[in-house]
Amino acid sequence: MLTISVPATSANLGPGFDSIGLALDMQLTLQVLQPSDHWQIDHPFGADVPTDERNLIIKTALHLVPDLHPQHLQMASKIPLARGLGSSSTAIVAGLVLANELTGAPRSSAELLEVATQLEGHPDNVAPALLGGLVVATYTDERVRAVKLPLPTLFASVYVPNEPLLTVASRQALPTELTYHQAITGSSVANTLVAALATQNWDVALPLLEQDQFHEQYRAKLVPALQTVRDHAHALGLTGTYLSGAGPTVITLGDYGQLATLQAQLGQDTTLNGQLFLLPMDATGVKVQKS
Ligand SMILES: Nc1ncnc2c1ncn2[C@@H]1O[C@H](COP(=O)(O)OP(=O)(O)OP(=O)(O)O)[C@@H](O)[C@H]1O
Ligand SMILES: N[C@@H](CCO)C(=O)O
Repeated sequence: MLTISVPATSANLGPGFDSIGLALDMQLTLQVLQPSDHWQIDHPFGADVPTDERNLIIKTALHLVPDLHPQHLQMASKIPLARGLGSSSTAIVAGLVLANELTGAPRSSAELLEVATQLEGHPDNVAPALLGGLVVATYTDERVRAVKLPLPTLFASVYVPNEPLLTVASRQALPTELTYHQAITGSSVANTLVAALATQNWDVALPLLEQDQFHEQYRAKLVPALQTVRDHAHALGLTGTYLSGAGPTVITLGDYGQLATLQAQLGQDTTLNGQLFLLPMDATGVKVQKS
């Protein structure tokens, strides 16, 4: 039996809008049960997520290999939909790897990353979903350039609000232009953040996660929990809180013990009625198992 597992991802990390992402140890698992005369995917997401060729995983597999033989699939996933933990990217990566494996794996990981990025529009979720760990990537001239940085020795405190926020709705809150001054500040913060992440200089990196100029201030009105979680973290002397992907999930990076203390505080705040997870990073990205 073929089993594919893909990690959740957290994009942007504040200033790295559309270009930085990390993989978290929360998985989507796809099992190929058997060939069939029609496509079918069993999953736990309810009636809003299709179970036939309209399902994003199957649609993506057929995009890569249009004459792929139909299969009966089973998906299990702890990754909540439309919450800023890269659910659509996990589905895209699962679909591409499914099609690739069922046809003898002729495409490299780099080729799959190109297609995944074309489909998603930006590489910040699909790159860590494929490669694991912390990845910085850019998509220009229809080419992806991705660099995997050393795995951070940090954990993620993940607060997932109950209400979904679709990426397309969250992108509508963004401005069409920035001033030259804002662009330069945003770029200098992002460049320094990447240098600090590459050298694991957390004293520099963690405060810079909160210095984004490109998206958070415009999305903050859609996600009141961002400021609430940040205030709790600051009260404990912790920086490193940012909006994960397009939101509404809010992540704080840091030391396990400090984040456990933070989560105890968040759990007592009656305005925060979502879910809390304290997760390690996923180092490897998509995994394929054959048994
Ligand atoms: N496992 C899945 N199977 C099928 N469709 C999925 C799956 N996961 C996500 N989707 C589709 O993707 C949509 C969510 O995509 P969206 O980009 O809005 O959010 P996200 O990927 O969870 O967040 P972000 O990109 O901010 O991290 C879902 O509403 C659903 O249509
Ligand atoms: N960089 C993307 C991630 C979500 O797809 C955004 O923030 O809109």
